[in-house]
Amino acid sequence: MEEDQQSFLKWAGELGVSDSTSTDQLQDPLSCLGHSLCVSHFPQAGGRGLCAVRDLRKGELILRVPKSALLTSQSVMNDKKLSVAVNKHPSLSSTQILTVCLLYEMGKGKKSKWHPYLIHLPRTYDILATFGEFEKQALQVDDARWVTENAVLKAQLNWKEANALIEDLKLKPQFLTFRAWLWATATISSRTLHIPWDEAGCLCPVGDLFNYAAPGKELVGIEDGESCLPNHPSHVTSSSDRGDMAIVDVKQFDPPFHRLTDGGFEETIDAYCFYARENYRTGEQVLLCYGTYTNLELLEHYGFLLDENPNNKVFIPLGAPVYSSSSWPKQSLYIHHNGKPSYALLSALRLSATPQNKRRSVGHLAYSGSQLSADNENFVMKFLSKKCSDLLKNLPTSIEEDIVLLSAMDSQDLSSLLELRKVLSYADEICNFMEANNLRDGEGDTDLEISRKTKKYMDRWRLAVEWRIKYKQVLVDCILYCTEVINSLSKILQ
Ligand SMILES: C[S@@+](CC[C@H](N)C(=O)[O-])C[C@H]1O[C@@H](n2cnc3c(N)ncnc32)[C@H](O)[C@@H]1O
Repeated sequence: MEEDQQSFLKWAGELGVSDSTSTDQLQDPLSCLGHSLCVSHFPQAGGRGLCAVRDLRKGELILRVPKSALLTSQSVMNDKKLSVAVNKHPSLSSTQILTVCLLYEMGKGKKSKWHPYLIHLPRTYDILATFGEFEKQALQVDDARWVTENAVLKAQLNWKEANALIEDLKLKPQFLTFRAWLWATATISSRTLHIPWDEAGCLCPVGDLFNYAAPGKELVGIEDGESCLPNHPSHVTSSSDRGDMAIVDVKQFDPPFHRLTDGGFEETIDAYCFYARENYRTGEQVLLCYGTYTNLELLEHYGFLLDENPNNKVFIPLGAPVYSSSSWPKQSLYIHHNGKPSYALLSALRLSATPQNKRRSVGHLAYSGSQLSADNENFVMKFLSKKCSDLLKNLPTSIEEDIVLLSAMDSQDLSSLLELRKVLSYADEICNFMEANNLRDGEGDTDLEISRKTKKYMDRWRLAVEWRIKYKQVLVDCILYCTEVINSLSKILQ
């Protein structure tokens, strides 16, 4: 184990962090872990993470982090200089304050109580707010570009607003830059856990080493509207406004017999407690569910996406007549990860394909999820299939091309990327990448070395390409779904 990590785990143990199952179990003075968990590396599933050192049972307590170990705005505020300065800026949001607190704590270096924790934080992040113009364009889809642009603008605005406080604190020059602000923003977005007393959440040493697993079947259907009425908000808090590791609306979903959350702050013992969300065998990665996220939301808040994401959704532009044909909210009209239209989307399309003067009489059927007629269903499927194929046609590259591009990126060999420039559809994208990285064009590029900065750039580019592949795959699957329905209807319509 690397020396730094060892001293981090020892430090955490001294603060009372523990993975032992009961309070009277003897703790190793050299590490807070070892009874249930250890730090390990999972290259295909989040990198550094936590691994079971024994078989764990679902629901078992596996980690406790006492309140005094949590880095929160409140816990750093006993620094007089910080608290006086923060109090002079009451208009800042709790997240802006926590971001400043994190930079301030970083500025203290070894004098910070959390120094052993802070030096373990990632140095760079890939959340959407860190995307430049090139990566934004590489997403190809307007909605995703818009979300990216918004994330960047929001980060810039938050920084500008917090600048007066940052200046009051006289932070060292390296903490005054927008780059530093973005780093702190990304740390908070991707690592904070929900706490009841501060909307910004907390940074939780060791507890923030759990990588993510999407919620399983327990939530599927609830969000889809199958149990919701139009205009009734879904019960699930998708945490999409802020990316803390908070999960679902605990009040709704954590009745004593049905624990859907696998972590939470427990007032009775004044500690953050984590429970195994399923049975784990020794050596398996132990995962935490941070919430219900689409791939775009995962990218926005955490800087990664899932290959298999049961909560992925694709929103497509449907046109005003569809949006106004029913009372379904726009955010319920989407295509599922497997290509199936959402319950609300089907219902809205069925209504919009019904003459206006007949909608009232068939409304109850449409809202309850029934087909209205074979002709209506046929029309709806053709309409949806055409929307999807038009969208695919208008994107600059096909899935097949994206997959070739991805494998050229994986080879980490610039010469294979340069080769792809000869294929027309890639030419612009690859030239823009070269330009953005000041990579010179020319013969003999086979020896081009990839610098760390270029590699980082390529990581984000890869994320954008992976995202658009998943997006396109959903559209392709939706066309397949529509075709199947059309084929089965054709027998009835003959
Ligand atoms: C709370 S941290 C988890 C620990 C983190 N791996 C570390 O080394 O500090 C959340 C970050 O881990 C990564 N991550 C978590 N789950 C992941 C997953 N299933 N696949 C890929 N990356 C994941 C993402 O970078 C995310 O922003």
